[in-house]
Amino acid sequence: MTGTERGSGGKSERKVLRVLEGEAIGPPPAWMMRQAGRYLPEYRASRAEAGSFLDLCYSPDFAVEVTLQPIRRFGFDAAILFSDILVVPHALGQDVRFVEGEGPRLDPLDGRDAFGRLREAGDPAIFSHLAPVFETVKRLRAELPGETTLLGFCGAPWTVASYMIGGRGTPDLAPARALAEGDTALVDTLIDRLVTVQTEYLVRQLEAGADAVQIFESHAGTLPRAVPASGDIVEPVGDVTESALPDDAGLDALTRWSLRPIARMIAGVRARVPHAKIIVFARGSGLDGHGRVVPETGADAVGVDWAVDLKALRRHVPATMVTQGNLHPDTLIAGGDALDAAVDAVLEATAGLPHIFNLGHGITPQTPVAHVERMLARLRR
Ligand SMILES: Cc1c2[nH]c(c1CCC(=O)O)Cc1[nH]c(c(CCC(=O)O)c1C)Cc1[nH]c(c(CCC(=O)O)c1C)Cc1[nH]c(c(C)c1CCC(=O)O)C2
Repeated sequence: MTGTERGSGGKSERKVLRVLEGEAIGPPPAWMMRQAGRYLPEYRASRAEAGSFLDLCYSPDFAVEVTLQPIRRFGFDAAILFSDILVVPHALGQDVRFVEGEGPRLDPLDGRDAFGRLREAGDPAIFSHLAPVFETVKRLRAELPGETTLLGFCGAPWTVASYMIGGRGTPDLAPARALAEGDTALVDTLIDRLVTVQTEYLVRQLEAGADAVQIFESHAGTLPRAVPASGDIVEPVGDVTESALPDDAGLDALTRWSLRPIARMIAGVRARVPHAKIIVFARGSGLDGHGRVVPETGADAVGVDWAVDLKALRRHVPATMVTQGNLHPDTLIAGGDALDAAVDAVLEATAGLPHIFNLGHGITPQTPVAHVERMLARLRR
């Protein structure tokens, strides 16, 4: 924390950061996942000018510009670094392409030979490749309004590994799950490498000026989990910082492949940046899975997906737990009274509790800009 971030009372002017420290603020501060994106005409213009999506990510001039676009237009309380979770596999030496209208494509990591061609965790080339990202973070912190929280991010090891193994985001992640069952040791090694590299990646984003970071476990929903019969939130399983082997075989897949690796990253980041604020978004992990994220990973907040009943989750978890989310992106497309009602429902579920307003997944390209304005007007009314 530098002196300029705190007022004389020691309290940050950055509301998202304050909520991450446990304060309930009404109305809650807001940002949107994928807030810099194709629904904005100015983003489409920058994207066309930059050439490819990856050129946009690796050019600090463009990346700073598109990160600032939604802040200028809507005054969101947080800006999220413009980049992608797949720049890490790219830095590890895997070929990554973004195919227009189809999403990301990687050369599938289909066995030990392909794995052997990846860069080792200690290879300095990884972080020279990622240097433009840190430059973008540094410039952003200098250019953003003082009250705007700057968020860095990365993908969770399982989500990134699943793209690396399958080469694309298949709906059920069959390739990743088959490899995890067939050559478990190889997947452990890949996850370990991602834990090491991405811990360093988050530390460097924080050192470059990010106020907090979010870990995206967008594919948590493909991992079977033990659901307690009572429907209660289960207690944490043992010491979450211990390494993945050998007795992990008895753990449910969500714990083994997702929550434990995330816990190791968080412990690793905090060993270097003790007060680092960390949000974990574990999409598709259900009411019980969402309830396990904070106790089992040590995160400061859980990002809630749109499929979870926020009111039920808030009743299940301690009042001190920080939540973020979870307006359905389709409601934002619909607009009108349905949108107002959905905003009110989030406010009602989280009144008096530490919460950050967000969507339950990324905003989609077809969303009218006017609906984002309406959402914020309702929220800030
Ligand atoms: C799974 C995942 C990816 N990337 C990301 C995730 C996790 C979040 C989630 O579940 O959505 C994370 C991400 N991707 C992007 C950001 C930037 C910051 C933000 O505004 O949120 C962040 C945080 C930009 C992006 N990443 C991508 C775009 C669209 C690319 C374009 O401009 O053509 C943006 C703005 C491309 C991308 N990148 C990825 C996919 C599946 C796609 C295709 C989907 C699409 O086209 O909308 C991988």
